[in-house]
Amino acid sequence: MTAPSPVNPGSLAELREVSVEHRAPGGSLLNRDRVHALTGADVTVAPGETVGVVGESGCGKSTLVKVLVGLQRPTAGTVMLGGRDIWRLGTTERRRHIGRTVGMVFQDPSTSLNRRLPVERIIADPLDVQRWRSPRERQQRVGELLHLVGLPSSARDALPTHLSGGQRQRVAIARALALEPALLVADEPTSALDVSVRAQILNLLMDLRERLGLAMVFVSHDLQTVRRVSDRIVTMYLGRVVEELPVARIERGRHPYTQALFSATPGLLRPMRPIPLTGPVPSAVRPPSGCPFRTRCWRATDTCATAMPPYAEDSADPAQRYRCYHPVTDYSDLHRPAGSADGADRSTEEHV
Ligand SMILES: Nc1ncnc2c1ncn2[C@@H]1O[C@H](COP(=O)(O)OP(=O)(O)OP(=O)(O)O)[C@@H](O)[C@H]1O
Repeated sequence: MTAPSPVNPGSLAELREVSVEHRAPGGSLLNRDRVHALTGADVTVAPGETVGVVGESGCGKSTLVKVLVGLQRPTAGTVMLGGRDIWRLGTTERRRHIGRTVGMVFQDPSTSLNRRLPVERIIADPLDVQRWRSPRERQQRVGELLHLVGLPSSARDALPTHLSGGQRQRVAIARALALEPALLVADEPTSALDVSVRAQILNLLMDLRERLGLAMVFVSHDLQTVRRVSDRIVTMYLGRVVEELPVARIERGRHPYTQALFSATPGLLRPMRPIPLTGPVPSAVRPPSGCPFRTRCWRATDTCATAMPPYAEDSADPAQRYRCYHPVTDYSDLHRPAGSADGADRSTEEHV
């Protein structure tokens, strides 16, 4: 029943037992409080697959992706990219290897792009830093990338401030793809954009994924979008990965938190009572012992306080793994009959 920490020689990216702790805000050398931003995370990304990362605000999604792209050094654990343990490489080689393996698109292109540089310089930056081929070939590559993301070649000389939000995000995507990485990590890539252009940027990402055979890690609060784009979904709660499941298993989340999260999105699952969660989200400085979700879980028992549950593989599909002593297996109580009003008017209760 218990699945060991994954070891996948063919994976493109892999976190093994990765933790990130920060000094707590307002903390000092004497105050040793730590924020447990990420704890014991095991995540793998196979070539060509899209992994969606979901969970409520502050659960560690951004920390996880920063670790994946080498922007955050973990406090513990191993980060494998393209088969290499990146924190065992020297600084120069690590930067070179990361740059050629993974590209990152941030949430807000207004802040992620240097507003004083013209588009050409922004896109060429990773090529220049890595001394990719000749200066002439780099120039040509910028032209190819502009075309790839649907920008006119006249955009070369524009400053980011002269572009719309959608155009800026296209520039950010071009920069992320400059060195032809096999993996693109996108942290809420559309949420800072006007609603009218979100679909265009999402479609562009999906199109590029198909054309370039990219693997993707996609972080979003928008579960409908995550469902649409992902092959697999990773659910996080208070710094822990609590479940990962193929998107085809979305109706059969085993972890109670997965169920609560999914049930809070109208139309994501077939008709279902939203599962009300009581109590506040615990502090990431002092997470509960055992399963971090136990203080808000309707299925928790004393066992849940003893230790973090080990991974369990689902008997119906071993690609679904969860960390729960009392997984959901009977859905009859959760799903209300289609057309029934039961549960439809519970909007005043606290939901995820
Ligand atoms: N540099 C830091 N110093 C202290 N605490 C931090 C730091 N960075 C993140 N945290 C804390 O770590 C936890 C995880 O943060 P993270 O940004 O990864 O969450 P998130 O799921 O991406 O949130 P959101 O959806 O709001 O972006 C939070 O409690 C956050 O306050």
